[in-house]
Amino acid sequence: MENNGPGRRQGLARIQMPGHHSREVCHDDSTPPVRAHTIDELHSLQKKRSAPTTPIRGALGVFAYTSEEERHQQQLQSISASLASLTRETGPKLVKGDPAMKSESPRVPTNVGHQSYTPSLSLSLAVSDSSLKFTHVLYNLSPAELYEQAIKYEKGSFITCTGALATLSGAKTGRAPRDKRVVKEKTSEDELWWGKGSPNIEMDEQTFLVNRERAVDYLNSLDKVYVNDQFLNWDPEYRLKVRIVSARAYHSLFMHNMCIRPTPEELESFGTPDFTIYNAGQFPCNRYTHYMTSSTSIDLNLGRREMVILGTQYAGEMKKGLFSVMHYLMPQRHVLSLHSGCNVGKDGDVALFFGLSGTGKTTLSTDHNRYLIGDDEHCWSENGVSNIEGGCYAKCIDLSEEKEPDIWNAIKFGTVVENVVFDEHTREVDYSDKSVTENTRAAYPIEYIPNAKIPCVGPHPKNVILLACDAFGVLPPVSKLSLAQTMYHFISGYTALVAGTEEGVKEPQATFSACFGAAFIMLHPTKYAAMLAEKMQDHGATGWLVNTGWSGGSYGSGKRIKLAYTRKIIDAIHSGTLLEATYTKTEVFGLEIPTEIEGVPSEILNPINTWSDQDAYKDTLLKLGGLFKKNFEVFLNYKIGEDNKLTEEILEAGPVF
Ligand SMILES: Nc1ncnc2c1ncn2[C@@H]1O[C@H](COP(=O)(O)OP(=O)(O)OP(=O)(O)O)[C@@H](O)[C@H]1O
Ligand SMILES: O=C([O-])CC(=O)C(=O)O
Ligand SMILES: [Ca+2]
Ligand SMILES: [Mn+2]
Repeated sequence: MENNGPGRRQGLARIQMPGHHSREVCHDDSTPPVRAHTIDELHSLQKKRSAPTTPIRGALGVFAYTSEEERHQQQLQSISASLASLTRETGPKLVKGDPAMKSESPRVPTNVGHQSYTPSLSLSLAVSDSSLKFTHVLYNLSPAELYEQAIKYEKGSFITCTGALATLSGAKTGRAPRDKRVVKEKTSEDELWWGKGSPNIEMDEQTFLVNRERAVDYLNSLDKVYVNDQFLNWDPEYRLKVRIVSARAYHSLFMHNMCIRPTPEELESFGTPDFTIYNAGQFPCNRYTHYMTSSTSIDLNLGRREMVILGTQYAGEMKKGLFSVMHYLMPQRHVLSLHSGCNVGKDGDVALFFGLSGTGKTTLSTDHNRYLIGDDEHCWSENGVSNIEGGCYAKCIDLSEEKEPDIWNAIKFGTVVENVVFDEHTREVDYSDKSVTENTRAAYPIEYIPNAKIPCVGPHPKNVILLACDAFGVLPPVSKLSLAQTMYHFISGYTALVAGTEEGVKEPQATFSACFGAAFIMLHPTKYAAMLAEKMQDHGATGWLVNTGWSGGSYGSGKRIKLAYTRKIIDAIHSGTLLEATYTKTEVFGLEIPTEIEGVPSEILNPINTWSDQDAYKDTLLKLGGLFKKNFEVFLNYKIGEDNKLTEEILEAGPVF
């Protein structure tokens, strides 16, 4: 009569035979019934509430709960204030959580606007439709939650076979420097670099407010917005609190990866951000607005500590927008901000890798034999170096496991891959496919690189490596630089821009970009150069110029230098053996080039040997020298630092012919 067999598991109440203990008869392996009365209840069991991010203080749990609620309220109040419409002088009414999951998280909508909300309509004539609705805030969601959001709501979101989130950035697949505007306002205008050569195209305060209102109204009109509260700069002394308000899970996950992720405790005491981004990238700017030349506008207001993005969904705008902010704020505190990668050897020798987009900062700073401090944005202060970011943004075009294993392996769950093409069934990414863009990218948290140095800080640099991707094929694969030469090349910021990262550039083309990042600097280039010279001098750093571009001829006839050779060159710099090598001097640029490097064919070290047509080489060399000279003309009247002697030396450190 007893049924203790496998078919009898749950549901029916067990019949107890009087005076009979079932366990004496047979072992009972049935599991206890599910603690739910309905399917909904069952599903509600699936997700357990996160541990409160507010540490419980004292013994009274009740008070702890209240303070958690209070904290949520404060958070929403702060976000509402961030999103306040300037014309209506109110912030939106906000609710936490996903509007699609209302039943799951029974958090009561709370009015958190500046003014207290009265449900009675008759009270207020000023009420508009927008003040009647609630906007849901998805605050610092986890990658898993952001994946679900992206896949559910954002067309073009897919999971690749390695677990990364593939997304599309829309019509723009690179930054739009021509659409960047900087507000001319009293707190910063005297210090900023304006005019010819400067990336800072001015905008007035009023126009900024028009665009800000446009972005804020757009964001407030949505059912939900994503809010990230995060940090910049791993050096706690110079840390910045940033808030990013955006409309896409893609943007939120990108910034989650790229900025420094706060711990729950840090988030609890986050308070008011130092800088806020309003990313309404899906929504265009109004072309009738003064100063607008397209439907894209990226507007920086240093006085208000705000940035507005309209008309571009390319996520790199946020990352580089914040970098511009650092280029303003850090020098004020005597800290040098750098568009460079950075790694450190086992013996603590730090190297900086400067270079324009696509020259190899990420590729070469990600080195299996060294600890990665960061791949793109750093600060150099009296404390040493620190990474500004919490993640890396690697180019993926032609990515291979063999050549770049660490980057390859970082493309896994949590990583955002932008604009890549994949097999519709296997979801395997084809990294050689340029159908969407050449500028395909992966954004991953820095700890996805196994030998990342966390916290991402290090001592003062020993080597300063300037990377140039020379499409002319006349710069040597490596040269040792004097301090004056280092400054000359730093101010010149030469490369042959590799296609893609900036809108509209499809072929390599010679470019000069001061400080290897003119698009991001805010002050005159000589200010940064003077700081770099002083720091290199103080700490005895050696400068190097490494050509990661062409050899054996220009773009079209020559070939790009093998990554394996460049890596050997970099190894020799790190180890110190290159410092000891024998050198000869080149014509025109007067560069010191080594005669031998282990693992690199000696004949490629002097580019003259690699060209079959010697006349063509000479012509090309002179042509490039001419371009350098012409570019440097605008700097001839500037003094670099306090040191007249150094200024003169720098002016003489360019090509001579
Ligand atoms: N000899 C070489 N040295 C360095 N990189 C090379 C070399 N040959 C080819 N490459 C390729 O060039 C690209 C360098 O891109 P990388 O992501 O390192 O640029 P980046 O300097 O970090 O630019 P960005 O600031 O835009 O991120 C990679 O795709 C890399 O595989
Ligand atoms: O900003 C971007 O889009 C990519 C990048 O790192 C650069 O261009 O320097
Ligand atoms: Ca990079
Ligand atoms: Mn960069």
